[in-house]
Amino acid sequence: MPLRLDVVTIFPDYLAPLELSLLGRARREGLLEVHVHDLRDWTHDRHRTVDDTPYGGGAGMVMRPEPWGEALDEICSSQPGRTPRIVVPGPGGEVFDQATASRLAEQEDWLVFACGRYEGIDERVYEEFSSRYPLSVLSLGDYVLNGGEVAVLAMTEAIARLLPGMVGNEASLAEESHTGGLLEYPVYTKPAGWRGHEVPEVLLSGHHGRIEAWRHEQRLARTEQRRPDLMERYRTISSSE
Ligand SMILES: COC(=O)c1ccnc(N)c1
Repeated sequence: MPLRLDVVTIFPDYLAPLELSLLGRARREGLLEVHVHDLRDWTHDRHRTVDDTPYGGGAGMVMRPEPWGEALDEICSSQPGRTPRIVVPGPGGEVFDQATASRLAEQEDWLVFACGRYEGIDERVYEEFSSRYPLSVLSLGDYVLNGGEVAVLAMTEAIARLLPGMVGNEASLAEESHTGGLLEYPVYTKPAGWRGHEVPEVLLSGHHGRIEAWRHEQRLARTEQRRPDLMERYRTISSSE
């Protein structure tokens, strides 16, 4: 069964890149299906209003609960016998990392992304739908965007590329950054010499054991240098295995 993604947003055009390249091929090959919905289709006033001023005062606007309620009611019940996980991208969520992408790719076959804008979505939408469906608030990292759409593009790519049949050479997934908790090793291609920079001799040796050992060393060194936090976790996991 293909992974189904529904995305609810007030900027449907933002999700146009989901039609392109890797994801476009995945859709054509039936590995993935993406349905983008305009939240304003669930408004009923002339101005198709989706936001209003915050109770308690403060700057900015809050997304009204009613359009979200109607949209998620309709979308989340649109596949008889199936239950989606609702994903709300937001800076206040659990961190979305490679482990999250792997888990969602393995365990979920239907994700409904709710893209917030403005100062956020009325909290009662989370209360209502987390009582009826699995619901995750997921963050790309500790920074604020203007809306969840960019996060949906990133999460969709990170998840979809892990689906069986998506990436031509699935072995390459095993040696990427964050697979196994380490950053990726440096890569080189022809020419062997370029502007006085030479490809490391070991890679020209054809000795696969030495090449593999060198690559692992490079992953350790690069992780230590750029992400000591990951190195700490890697050591802990390695020592417990
Ligand atoms: C409105 O959404 C965000 O600002 C957002 C979403 C996901 N990750 C973040 N770090 C921010």
